[in-house]
Amino acid sequence: MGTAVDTAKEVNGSSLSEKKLTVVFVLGGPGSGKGTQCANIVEHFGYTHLSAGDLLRAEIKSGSENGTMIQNMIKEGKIVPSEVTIKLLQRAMQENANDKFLIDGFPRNEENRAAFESVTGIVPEFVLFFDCSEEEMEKRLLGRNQGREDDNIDTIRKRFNVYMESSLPVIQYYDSKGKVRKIDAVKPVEEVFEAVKAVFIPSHEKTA
Ligand SMILES: Nc1ncnc2c1ncn2[C@@H]1O[C@H](COP(=O)(O)OP(=O)(O)O)[C@@H](O)[C@H]1O
Ligand SMILES: Nc1ccn([C@@H]2O[C@H](COP(=O)(O)OP(=O)(O)O)[C@@H](O)[C@H]2O)c(=O)n1
Repeated sequence: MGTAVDTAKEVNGSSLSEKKLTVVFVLGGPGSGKGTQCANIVEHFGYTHLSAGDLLRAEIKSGSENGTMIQNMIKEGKIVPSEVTIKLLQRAMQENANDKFLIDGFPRNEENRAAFESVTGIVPEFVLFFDCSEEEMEKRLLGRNQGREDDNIDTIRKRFNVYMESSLPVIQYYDSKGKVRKIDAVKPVEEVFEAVKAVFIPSHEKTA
């Protein structure tokens, strides 16, 4: 029996490494508008959107053995161990014939980042970073109305702390590699998408 990493590599070896995948990480604080803009990017640029949070929430609903652990972590605003999240991302990429993926809300800490790179061998094309004030993010999360257990003020504060302490350093890491494309995300949805388009159009034309 191999280790979890070996297993993940075998899974990767079976199909993910056969095609050259383009992966863009979509990062930013909770409520910065990642999901909203990913829907626009899918429509205009033919990417498949994979939200780490959505995959984790689907795993809870499916009654998986990890469900209770994931649910507790989300309620506390904590980051689920990368082993769990990476498996869900790998499976979703394998099940989809597309070769261009937006991975939204991942990597959220150094552990997520390093494990994804070593397990899948995938390096992101670039990192789309939605830069938004905490005041605006809080307002949006409290008005989101999707019935999410973590969109309450107590959990929101915890998520902001985790974002500052664990997620921002990942963005800084990619920035030091020249990979970050920063977007002013405080503006209205349409204006934010204009800025997003300016990032995607050149790389889209290159691959077209
Ligand atoms: N640019 C924007 N201006 C105002 N509200 C927005 C904007 N972008 C998204 N929203 C709203 O804010 C909430 C959070 O957006 P969402 O895309 O779910 O964020 P994230 O995926 O980063 O958590 C949603 O209710 C969404 O409709
Ligand atoms: N890579 C990730 C992404 C999300 N999550 C969990 O899922 C929660 C919701 O993440 P999300 O990306 O759906 O939502 P936002 O916090 O960005 O609004 C996070 O607060 C974490 O508890 C995680 O553990 N690991």
